[in-house]
Amino acid sequence: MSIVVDNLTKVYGSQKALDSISFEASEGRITGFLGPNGAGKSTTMKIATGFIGLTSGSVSVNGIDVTKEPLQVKRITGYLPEHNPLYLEMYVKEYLGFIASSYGLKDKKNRVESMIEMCGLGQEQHKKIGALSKGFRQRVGLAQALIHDPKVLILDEPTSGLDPNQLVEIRKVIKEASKDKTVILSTHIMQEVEALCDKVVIVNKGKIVADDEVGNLKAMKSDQISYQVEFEEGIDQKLFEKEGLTITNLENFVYQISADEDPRKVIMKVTGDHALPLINISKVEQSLEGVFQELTKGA
Ligand SMILES: Nc1ncnc2c1ncn2[C@@H]1O[C@H](COP(=O)(O)OP(=O)(O)OP(=O)(O)O)[C@@H](O)[C@H]1O
Repeated sequence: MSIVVDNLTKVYGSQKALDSISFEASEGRITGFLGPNGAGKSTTMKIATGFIGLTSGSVSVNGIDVTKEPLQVKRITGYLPEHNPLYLEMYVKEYLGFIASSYGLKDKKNRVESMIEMCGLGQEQHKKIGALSKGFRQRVGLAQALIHDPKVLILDEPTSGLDPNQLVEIRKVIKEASKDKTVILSTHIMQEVEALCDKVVIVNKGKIVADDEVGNLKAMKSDQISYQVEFEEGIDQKLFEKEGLTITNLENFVYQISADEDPRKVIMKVTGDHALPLINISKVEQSLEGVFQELTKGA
């Protein structure tokens, strides 16, 4: 079972927010949904959860067409929207009980308790939601998304605005909760993709620009081969430029030297010819961040 987005287009007034995008997210895996601001991530997620309509194309969730049967889709989907809408005047436990009732859960008491346990809300369960920190509000948002044990989980920037400790904690909860589910998670944070996701779909200006395993994207070949080279003291960059290499001073006496072909031989020749005090040379691996920047250039 999975989420299938097929030729999805969404037009707001005169603006095309999504331009015929297609991708799949499969069960037991976390699909990262990445893109710069305004790329169309939230729009896709709102359509996939049946909260807004589409202009053309289709989205099916576990075989159910979201346009034809939005309520059915909502029943099997847990959704944490970007702006987590919570009732600030309600107490945590009371709110989760209310959500459990809205799904008509029979074992409501047990489900509320296990969500409190799973999302680390034990200490906060008797507080008003309005009194919680941002991190704990996100946990409440996750708990409400998970309470009916949905087969599908859609999380729109679940860790935005969290401090590094909260971020690590919430990621643990997401990882734990995602087993056996189909999960789509949107984020701007590359480390999040590396920490959580199996595959990644990158969207830019309403179009898909990449859809691949995280490892494959990281291994995407850059146009240039780069080495980080450290000297004992500052050097004359022109010595390398004269040989056709591109050189950038990264910090102190550390430089990045790049070329279309492996630049090591030339680096060693220039270093030897001019007796430059070389300390270290290491290959610069292409990072996911670099790939993202390359693919969303001009965004
Ligand atoms: N209700 C709306 N009416 C008009 N335009 C909208 C509406 N919602 C979104 N848009 C526009 O559609 C485009 C895609 O927006 P969307 O919120 O889906 O992007 P996003 O990738 O989630 O961005 P962010 O990372 O900033 O949350 C943007 O240009 C946005 O301004």
